[in-house]
Amino acid sequence: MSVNVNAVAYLRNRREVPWPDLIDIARAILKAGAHGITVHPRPDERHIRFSDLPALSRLITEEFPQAEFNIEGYPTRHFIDLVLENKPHQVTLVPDTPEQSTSDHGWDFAADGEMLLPIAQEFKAAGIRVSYFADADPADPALAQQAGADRIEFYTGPYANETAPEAVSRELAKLKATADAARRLGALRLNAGHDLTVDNLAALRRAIPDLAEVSIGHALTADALMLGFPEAVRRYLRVLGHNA
Ligand SMILES: CC(=O)[C@@H](O)[C@H](O)COP(=O)(O)O
Ligand SMILES: NCC(=O)COP(=O)(O)O
Repeated sequence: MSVNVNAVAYLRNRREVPWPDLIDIARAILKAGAHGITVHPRPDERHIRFSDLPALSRLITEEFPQAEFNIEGYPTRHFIDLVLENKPHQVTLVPDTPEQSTSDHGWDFAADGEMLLPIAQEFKAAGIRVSYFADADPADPALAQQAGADRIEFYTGPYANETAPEAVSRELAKLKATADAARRLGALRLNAGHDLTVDNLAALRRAIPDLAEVSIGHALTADALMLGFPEAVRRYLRVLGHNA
């Protein structure tokens, strides 16, 4: 599990003060057993600032060498250069426009695959794994792989935001069918994220037991306001079957 610390940066940025300290919180998250840290810097720096990236990268390299650093975002030239400078283990490319309030869809690989392929090649040449944000569509894994994907990250918002049992089952079935299509390709691995909570995570894990990674930010941060980050992290880890 990779914890997204965007919401912590959002709280910090309310004032011109350096707290909550992003690095102290990321350290507490990793000490509690999370497997990595995710950030999604947006062009207006409304939460993660570009200047946060070197310190996060250093924290992981120097204090948590087993942990993963994952940077998400739309691949403008500026974003690509930021990622190359900060050398995360994984980059997750997301088709968000600059003014979008949050991510709400995966790539249209048929339309964007040609544009994405050389970008993926540039990251891979630098030793950075490439994941693409993807909708639940069984046609997508093959197209993503042609566009250079090592992984896809399922956009789980449509699943997470349903409450009626039939609608939840329908969205899970779409994710499962897409995971089945990805598995048939062999090398492509599966991540998932967006609006995952301690309540909706278990059914997702049962539907796709071989998920390589989930990235969770908003709900885990909300839980941490009540519980503190270490206990919130451990709760999510336990749902994922880890001893925490
Ligand atoms: C790709 C994805 O689902 C997350 O990165 C999410 O978009 C976080 O971004 P915000 O924290 O800006 O909502
Ligand atoms: N990739 C998804 C992510 O990093 C966190 O999304 P959310 O839990 O903040 O919705």
